[in-house]
Amino acid sequence: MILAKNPSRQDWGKLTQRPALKQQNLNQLVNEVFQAIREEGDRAVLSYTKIFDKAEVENLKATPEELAGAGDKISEDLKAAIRLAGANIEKFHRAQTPTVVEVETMPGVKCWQETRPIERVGIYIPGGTAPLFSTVLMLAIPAQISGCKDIILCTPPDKNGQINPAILFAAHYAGVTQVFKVGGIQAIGSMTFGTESIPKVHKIFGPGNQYVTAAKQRATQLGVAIDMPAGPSELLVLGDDTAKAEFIVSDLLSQAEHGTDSQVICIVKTPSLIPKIQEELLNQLPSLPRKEIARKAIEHSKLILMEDDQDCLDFINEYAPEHFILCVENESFYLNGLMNAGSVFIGNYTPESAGDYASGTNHTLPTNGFAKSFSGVNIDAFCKKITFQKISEEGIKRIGPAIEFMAEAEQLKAHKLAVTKRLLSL
Ligand SMILES: NC(=O)c1ccc[n+]([C@@H]2O[C@H](COP(=O)([O-])OP(=O)(O)OC[C@H]3O[C@@H](n4cnc5c(N)ncnc54)[C@H](O)[C@@H]3O)[C@@H](O)[C@H]2O)c1
Ligand SMILES: N[C@H](CO)Cc1c[nH]c[nH+]1
Ligand SMILES: [Zn+2]
Repeated sequence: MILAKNPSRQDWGKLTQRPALKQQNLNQLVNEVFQAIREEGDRAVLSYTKIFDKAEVENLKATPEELAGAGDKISEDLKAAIRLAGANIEKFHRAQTPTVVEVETMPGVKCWQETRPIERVGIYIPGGTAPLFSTVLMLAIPAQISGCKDIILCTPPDKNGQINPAILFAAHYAGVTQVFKVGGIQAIGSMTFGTESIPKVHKIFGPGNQYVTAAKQRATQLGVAIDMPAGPSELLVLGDDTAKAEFIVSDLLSQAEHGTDSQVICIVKTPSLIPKIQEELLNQLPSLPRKEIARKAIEHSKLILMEDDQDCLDFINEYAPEHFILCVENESFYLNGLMNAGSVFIGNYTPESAGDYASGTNHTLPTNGFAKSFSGVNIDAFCKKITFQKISEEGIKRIGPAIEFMAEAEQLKAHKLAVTKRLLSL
């Protein structure tokens, strides 16, 4: 990890930078794949799947038998764990169900707002280096609760052209309507344009690597909404001498193992934690199956000594981490001042993995500083709000003159007349 001791504010820019592929090259590739899919549909999808996933896929769509039979291929313990996580995710998201807002803004002028589900949603499930079946729960359960009619799932096939059975089981369990064996840019392109096999959707959800994230951002320019840019995982931990180095390092590694472009930042408030963290990293990293990935991510990650509370808080808000672990005595100072973060984990016994899998909160979260302007996935993301108004005769008499004056002042005569005619009729 890159070590920085009480860095000056001028140096924060470098410390808050994320590792990223060159955006121009990424965008060029996305445009090329998108154009091929728009022109050639499934043929292009299958061809890019061969190039990027090294997989020959016969039928892009998983059959009902594949979905129903997936449960036989995974252990009962895993199925029970998925159901436990699913129940918690359902509880937390169902509690977010929006209520009808109804206000009589003045006598005879009734306004209200109702919620409707987005009818057809696409959910992307990462599967490049690890089959993230937990993401199926995070996206399909809130989609179901919101009442989305079609839930289309895309995930990369393995080298044999198959989808991991835990992803299929979770999809079946969470009520996904159709599953497709396609990943990366080609998955996002397919859901953006629609192909012979894969339906076009109204909104695309889900995390992914930098290719997926760049493709989602392009989709927004082509008329398809997205949840947010949810790219390579990141974590910021803040610890004082009440924090345990062993736990902190296990959390840092949990996000570092996602990908070489993951980034973790550890801010310590006391110098004595620095050697403990460094030692723990040496202890814990070598035994991880994904140590090579985690090591690369750790190389560009940062260990920062910052002793002043206000500096720490300002740095955290500037970085806007996807995940923030807070392990300090004066936790309320940070909780009250926190402005930008995807999801927060408080105290020594709240590992970040809890939110990744089973506490109930959503793990699809904004990265790369987008926590400054985006929320993580929640029920609202699957819904639209429609506003209604009904004005009585009494109401139009009261509100009408104000509308006439405003329309006149904007030099929009037809707007004014729409009111005047009604007032004259009364
Ligand atoms: N922010 C969040 O909420 C969140 C949640 C979970 C996971 N993640 C992140 O999702 C990512 C998952 O990444 P992944 O790679 O394992 O799976 P992925 O499914 O996102 O990407 C795999 C696909 O990328 C494409 N691809 C790979 N190399 C390519 C290349 N050179 N050119 C073109 N396309 C290429 C392939 O089509 C492949 O199917 C990780 O970065 C992880 O940190 C983020
Ligand atoms: N930490 C990821 C979000 O950045 C989510 C995840 C899924 N599985 C394990 N982790
Ligand atoms: Zn994770």
